[in-house]
Amino acid sequence: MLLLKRRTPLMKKLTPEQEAFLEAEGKIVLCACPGSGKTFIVARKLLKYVENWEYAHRGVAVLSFTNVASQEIDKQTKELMPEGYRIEYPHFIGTIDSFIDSFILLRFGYLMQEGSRKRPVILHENYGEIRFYTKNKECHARGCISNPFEFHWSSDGKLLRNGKKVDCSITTKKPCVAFKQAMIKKGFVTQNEATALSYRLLKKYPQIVDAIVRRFPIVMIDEAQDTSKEQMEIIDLLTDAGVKTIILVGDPDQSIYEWRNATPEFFIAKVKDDNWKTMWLTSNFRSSQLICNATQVFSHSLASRQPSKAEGEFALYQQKPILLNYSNQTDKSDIINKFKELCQENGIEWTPSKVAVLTRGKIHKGIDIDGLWKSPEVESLAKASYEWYKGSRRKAFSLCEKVLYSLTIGDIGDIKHEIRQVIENIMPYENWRKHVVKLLVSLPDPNIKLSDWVKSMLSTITNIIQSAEDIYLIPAISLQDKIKIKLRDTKNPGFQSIPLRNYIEKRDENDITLSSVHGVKGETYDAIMLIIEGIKGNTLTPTMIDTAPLDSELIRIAYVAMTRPRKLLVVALPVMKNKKSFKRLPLDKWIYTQI
Ligand SMILES: Nc1ncnc2c1ncn2[C@@H]1O[C@H](COP(=O)(O)OP(=O)(O)OP(=O)(O)O)[C@@H](O)[C@H]1O
Repeated sequence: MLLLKRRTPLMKKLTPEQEAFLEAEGKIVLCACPGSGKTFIVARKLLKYVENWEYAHRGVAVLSFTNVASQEIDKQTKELMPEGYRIEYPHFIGTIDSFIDSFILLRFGYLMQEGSRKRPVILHENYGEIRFYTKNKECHARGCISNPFEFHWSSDGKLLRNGKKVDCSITTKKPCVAFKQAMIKKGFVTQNEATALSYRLLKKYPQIVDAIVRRFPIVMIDEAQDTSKEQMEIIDLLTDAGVKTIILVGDPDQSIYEWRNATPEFFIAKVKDDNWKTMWLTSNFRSSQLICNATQVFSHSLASRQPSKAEGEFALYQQKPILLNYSNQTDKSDIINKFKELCQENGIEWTPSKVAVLTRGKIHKGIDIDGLWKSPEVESLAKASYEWYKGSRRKAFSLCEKVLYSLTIGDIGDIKHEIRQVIENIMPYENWRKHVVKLLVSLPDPNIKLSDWVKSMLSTITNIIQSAEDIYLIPAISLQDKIKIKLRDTKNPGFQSIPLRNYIEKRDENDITLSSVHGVKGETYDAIMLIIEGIKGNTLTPTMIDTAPLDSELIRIAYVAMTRPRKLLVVALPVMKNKKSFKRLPLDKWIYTQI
């Protein structure tokens, strides 16, 4: 018997709901409110299985939607175990995409190709490896040939472009269909169709489903509110094939990734399905009871239930949430200064880890330029500049490496996995590395205006490639065409004068955290201010806050923001002539104030 008992002092006392979940087996949906410790309880359940595990080659799979989320599960399980232990084979902790890629597509994808037993290559980004040649005018006019990465197969075998039917007037033998069929025959698949193709493999070869169910009799899926249709179809196949226990853990009120095809409807369907057992976690270990009481009205799933019960360190904290009305002359910095005062009154430190100011969209304005980057290379270099000066130097290195590769080597292939291998066939990796580092250290400063950055980038990369003796620009490539951005934008004529940094930065942590709501999903702060910026449009506005349906994504975005703080929640709203009070922000739960 392993582990847990040796660490008893670190153990938290479980709530009865958490205890019940630890014992539950079968088809389970766990609806967990914000701050209820979803990751913690998934980690606990995993350890409970591992402690008593008897099979050498069968395991538990714990899947999440993002790398960050699965790393968090890994981290929390490690914390519960004695030093040096970690969860390894036969178990699997990873993203749902990597699970599908590793156990279905990469292993059995050769069955889609005619007569070949080659493992498919999954392309993650298009650096020009996929080229779609066609003489058809309509394909050019519709921009299809310049965006071949947008085409993907659906689970019912249709070809889609960005999730929608390809509805051009070429009726027979669509060139895009022929092109994608040829890609499959050659074994090239893009990540956005990997799930659909895997589903089709499972449908055609039920033996694969049986093998997976045997290999992983227990499957737990965290953040399951973000499951796409195709992912749920795969989960259903595993369930029907008799997986012993399958657990979906999520909060349908926190599904905010519709643009990535994630909608909570598939999770909610399971909550309503009598064949599944629904369980709840309703204790909130993050926020005060006053915050839980005020935010319950924004939760669709808690609508007919009690507010979640605050049980954490700040459960009894006595600051009511604040509605801060600001007039349209008020500068954003004044709103933030007012928030600073409120934080001071509450003794909250004004630091990036304690305080966050959130907006619905990007943190910088005027940067929504359609088709800004004319090539993936220039976009990657822009990101690399930002990462090099402000973020992760490792990310910057990897971005520069991909760009240099695509400009000087550029073979079709899965860059992400094979880059080093290909380079070593051409030159010692050390020599290659020197070129990448030279590019890195000469990246232009992201604080300069966009047009200057592009000019400087073009001359930098031209110099680097020209002065190198062992790498050459691929003859068909023109650097002027690659290091290029849009020239005009009627809606934002001055867009080229905005600093490059503003186009890349999703989050600023200079003083406090400034971020979009998406950027703080899963995080906790002492104080949060959500700024509602407009009064019109299909975005978060004072009217929307009060009237948008609870199951709309806008309300879910507001809910995610409002459930981040431990102690102080402020919602800043622009003053509206005809709207003085809000039914979802009632006076008994909110303090109204103005600047
Ligand atoms: N029984 C318990 N006793 C004390 N603390 C607990 C208990 N269960 C969970 N926690 C703690 O509560 C906190 C919950 O925060 P966490 O961010 O993990 O919640 P979450 O469910 O992922 O929230 P959200 O979905 O809102 O991001 C964690 O620090 C976790 O360790």
